[in-house]
Amino acid sequence: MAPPEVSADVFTNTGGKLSTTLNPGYSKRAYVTFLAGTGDYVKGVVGLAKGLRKVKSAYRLVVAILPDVPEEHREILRSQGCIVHEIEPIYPPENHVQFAMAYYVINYSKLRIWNFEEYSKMVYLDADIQVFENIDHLFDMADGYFYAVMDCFCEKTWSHSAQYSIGYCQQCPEKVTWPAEMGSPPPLYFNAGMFVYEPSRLTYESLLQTLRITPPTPFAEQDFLNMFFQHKYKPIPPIYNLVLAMLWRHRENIELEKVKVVHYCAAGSKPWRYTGKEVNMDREDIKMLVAKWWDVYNDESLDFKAEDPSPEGETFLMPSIMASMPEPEISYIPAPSAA
Ligand SMILES: O=c1ccn([C@@H]2O[C@H](COP(=O)(O)OP(=O)(O)O[C@H]3O[C@H](CO)[C@H](O)[C@H](O)[C@H]3O)[C@@H](O)[C@H]2O)c(=O)[nH]1
Ligand SMILES: O[C@H]1[C@H](O)[C@@H](O)[C@H](O)[C@@H](O)[C@H]1O
Ligand SMILES: [Mn+2]
Repeated sequence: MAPPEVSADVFTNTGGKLSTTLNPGYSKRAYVTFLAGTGDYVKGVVGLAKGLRKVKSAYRLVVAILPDVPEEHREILRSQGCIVHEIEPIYPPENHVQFAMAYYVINYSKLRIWNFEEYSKMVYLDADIQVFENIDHLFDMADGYFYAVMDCFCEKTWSHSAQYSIGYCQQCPEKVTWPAEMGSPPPLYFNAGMFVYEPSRLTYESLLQTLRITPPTPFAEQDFLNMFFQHKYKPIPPIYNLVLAMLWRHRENIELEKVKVVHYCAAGSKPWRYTGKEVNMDREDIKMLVAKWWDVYNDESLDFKAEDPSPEGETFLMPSIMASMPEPEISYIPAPSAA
């Protein structure tokens, strides 16, 4: 059985026109990413900005940055046409949880992007993501849901979990079935490196308030968002966020030539740190995807030029250019209520 996916009917045909008519001036759209620290993730953001330009996205890239991002890096981002937006850090309540990666603690700060109310809809992308095909049509999906791609539980980062301990993964729920004595199977779980959401002050306040009474867990804000949006979550196909481990864990679920968005999240796969030495990193598909990232990053013709027509005009009132093009072919089965 293929993993549950949302059906194509979530791609409404209004192209944003409906909400525009009802709500003039409030249909501004943008991509958003997150940047913290003085390290090399800034390269990821530059790569992403260039990637979005290459696929002719109609929308700008906002970068939510923590105060510790040096001015020099902010300048690089502005010179690449990004909108730099400083946010205050958010800390989880005190707790002694061991995060899957120690630095995940800073990712709670991502919750600030719900406060970006000048935008009606945004697509969040991690800095270690690259967009190889235009995905502007994601903005046209029906409002009121949280869209993201289902994660995989098979990598060692999941070793703290009940899923991992019994070898259960929602990507192939029939291989190791969830034992009845463990209760009902866990709800569908998304990877929080890419999602489509609607900024809203109400939601933002509720997120912060809920966080205050929610103990941190190994996947930090990813676990938290999964809990918070459990009933609003709609899975979208893995082509919108290829978590690299899918290539060696669930190859049968992936049509690599159709993948639009690649998430370099597997250990050792960040292109700007890639050595090829870590486990699975010498695979041909990984080498090819890392090389593709570098092609975009090194392509000077993709650098932002001030004289370029800014896509910003498009972010107001206009449906994406994709709205007038044929719908992408998506033939996935509707998600059942549980895995
Ligand atoms: O030093 C850092 C570390 C992280 N980041 C930002 O934080 C994002 C998340 O970090 P990773 O991409 O390294 O994390 P993973 O992809 O392994 O983690 C996944 O789980 C995390 C749990 O906190 C988050 O939910 C994240 O979005 C999700 O993709 C980065 O892309 C980047 O945007 C920085 O800016 N600087
Ligand atoms: O978000 C995390 C992270 O991206 C890890 O690298 C990956 O192994 C996980 O499955 C995931 O949940
Ligand atoms: Mn990531």
